[in-house]
Amino acid sequence: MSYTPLVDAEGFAAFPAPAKLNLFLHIVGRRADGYHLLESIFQLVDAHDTVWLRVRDDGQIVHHNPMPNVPAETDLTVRAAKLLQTATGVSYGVDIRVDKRLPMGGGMGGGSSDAATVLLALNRLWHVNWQRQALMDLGLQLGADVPFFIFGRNALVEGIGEIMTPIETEATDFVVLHPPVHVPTPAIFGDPELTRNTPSLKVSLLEGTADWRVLRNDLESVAVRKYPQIAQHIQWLSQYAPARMTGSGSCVFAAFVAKDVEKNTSQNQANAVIFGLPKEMSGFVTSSLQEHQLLGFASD
Ligand SMILES: C[C@@](CO)(OP(=O)(O)O)[C@H](O)COP(=O)(O)OP(=O)(O)OC[C@H]1O[C@@H](n2ccc(N)nc2=O)[C@H](O)[C@@H]1O
Ligand SMILES: Nc1ncnc2c1ncn2[C@@H]1O[C@H](COP(=O)(O)OP(=O)(O)O)[C@@H](O)[C@H]1O
Repeated sequence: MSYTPLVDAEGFAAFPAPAKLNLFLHIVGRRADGYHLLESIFQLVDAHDTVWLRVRDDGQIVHHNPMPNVPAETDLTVRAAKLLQTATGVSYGVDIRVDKRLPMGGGMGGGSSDAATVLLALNRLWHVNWQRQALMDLGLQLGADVPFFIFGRNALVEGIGEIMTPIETEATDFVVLHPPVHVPTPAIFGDPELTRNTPSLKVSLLEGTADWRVLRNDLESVAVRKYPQIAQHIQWLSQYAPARMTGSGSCVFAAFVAKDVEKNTSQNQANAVIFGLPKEMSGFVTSSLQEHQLLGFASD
């Protein structure tokens, strides 16, 4: 199914940038350059930023509403557009606006998804027509999570985020809580107590004999030790369903799988948890997506 953008009165077209959750995340090794090898199910969810784009003929790339703490030239949307412009030599430019809703630095991949959405949308709008793998290779230069969003399907992800196998996941409603702490990813990966040798479960996950719901996020034990607020949020959410961290944090989530109950009931369960949230905590409900809305913007 192809996505048709809404266009506003100023000629900006709207493109969704969905978030992801790491249903589990194991560290299975380390590369010679120090980067860690992951094994993780990346699940797309319907919580999203909206990236607004308007093609320019003069080659300029202009961000119209940069975030206070992220200068325009370092914003991943601008960097993505520049990277594609340089790699393809197109003479077009683009005006960019972002409606930011996803928690920043929350382990939900918001910045990476914004960048992937720019690459996918400009692949169309600039008539670049690159194949998906070429866009994924380019996206990896911007961050380890970018290729996943260009891949556009729920996936078992390996390497540092560049090796993907599509995987079926069940319709699920998630409660996500956002502890008010900023977790520096390098400090978590660099912690001496991080477990770096979890055995690979790839085969059993693909065969469907291992259930992600009983697995863990290896980064979580390090993060909760450094940031007690993450532990408090996990503890509160665990009253209702098993709760765990996504990515390198700080967001934590619990899953209500629709097949376990009626779909409406899983949504109602998730809503009931959010309505009971203590006032010092913030969070939201989001549902699993089958695929990225812009999947058709690159060919396979
Ligand atoms: C763990 C994940 C899962 O999605 O977390 P989130 O970013 O979503 O929280 C990502 O792979 C995170 O990738 P990314 O967000 O690109 O990490 P960066 O900020 O670039 O990495 C910061 C630092 O963390 C370490 N790092 C990062 C990724 C990795 N696979 N191994 C590492 O050792 C490196 O020291 C790197 O310099
Ligand atoms: N468009 C963008 N949206 C969010 N963050 C961005 C963006 N561009 C650059 N960044 C930077 O990337 C960092 C990580 O962003 P984000 O993707 O939201 O977190 P995570 O990788 O934990 O999921 C932010 O703290 C910010 O400094």
